[in-house]
Amino acid sequence: MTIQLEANLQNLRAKAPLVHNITNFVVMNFTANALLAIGASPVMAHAVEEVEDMVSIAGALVVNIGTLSPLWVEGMHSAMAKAAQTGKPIVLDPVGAGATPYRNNVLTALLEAAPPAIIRGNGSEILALAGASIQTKGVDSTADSTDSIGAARALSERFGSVVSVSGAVDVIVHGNRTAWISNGVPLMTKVTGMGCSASALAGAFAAVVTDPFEAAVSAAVTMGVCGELAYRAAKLPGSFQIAFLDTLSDISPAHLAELSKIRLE
Ligand SMILES: Nc1ncnc2c1ncn2[C@@H]1O[C@H](COP(=O)(O)OP(=O)(O)OP(=O)(O)O)[C@@H](O)[C@H]1O
Ligand SMILES: Cc1ncsc1CCO
Ligand SMILES: [Mg+2]
Repeated sequence: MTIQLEANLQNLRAKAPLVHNITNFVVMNFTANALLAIGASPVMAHAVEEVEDMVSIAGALVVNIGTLSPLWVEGMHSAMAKAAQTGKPIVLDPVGAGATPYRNNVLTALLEAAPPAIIRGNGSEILALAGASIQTKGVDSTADSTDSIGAARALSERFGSVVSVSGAVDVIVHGNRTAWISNGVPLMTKVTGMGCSASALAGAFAAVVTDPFEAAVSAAVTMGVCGELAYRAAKLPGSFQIAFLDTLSDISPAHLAELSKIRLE
């Protein structure tokens, strides 16, 4: 099995898929900019009155529960049901899973109603989602991605989803396939919305790549390689955030493939 990183990024840029995001107030702007920079076309829409129509014209749906409230949850359910019905890939970012019972309950209902193609979260979010009794510290991880592999496998088996766990090493599992991606820099944890962007990029790749495992790996590598290149130019969070967007738009497909550090099993 190989991952066609070069072709996948070329394909993404050629098709510029519309990615429908229902995401949180904190990261909306950064996520839209990250999607534009890589070559996708973002739209943020959460009203229950329009999500079905929006997802119908999109290539993928990204649902992120970062700042949820009941009306938004209604929109998430409608959008996910329509995506499932029309065969659009869904990416779910379980932001803050394990922090409060409300988040856990909403996530359980969403997962059961419409299983996502890709679930992308940090270590403690994935542990919590799989039912471990773990207290997530707000939206930040309290667990290593590599300690969450068992939880990721259990979730993948239960919902049939690719599970992508971010951290110093990103671990991506689907059935008996596993990818370890060791790109990225620690400064990425000091800019809010890096994980949310990782999920949004997974949506952009899933819109143009048939295999969701391949899409999730391509997104994680893109995040990590662009993080490393941005860090060459900027070593503090504010300037790094901007350098990261610049790098997403500047990275060539060949350079992405060349700098990738993937181990596949
Ligand atoms: N210690 C690290 N070293 C290198 N890269 C890292 C490290 N920690 C996280 N990353 C990278 O940072 C990105 C975001 O991952 P992270 O686990 O911080 O997401 P998150 O907690 O969901 O973020 P947020 O909720 O703030 O958006 C991923 O691309 C991941 O590979
Ligand atoms: C800080 C924060 N709080 C809710 S969502 C969010 C963005 C990172 O996930
Ligand atoms: Mg997150």
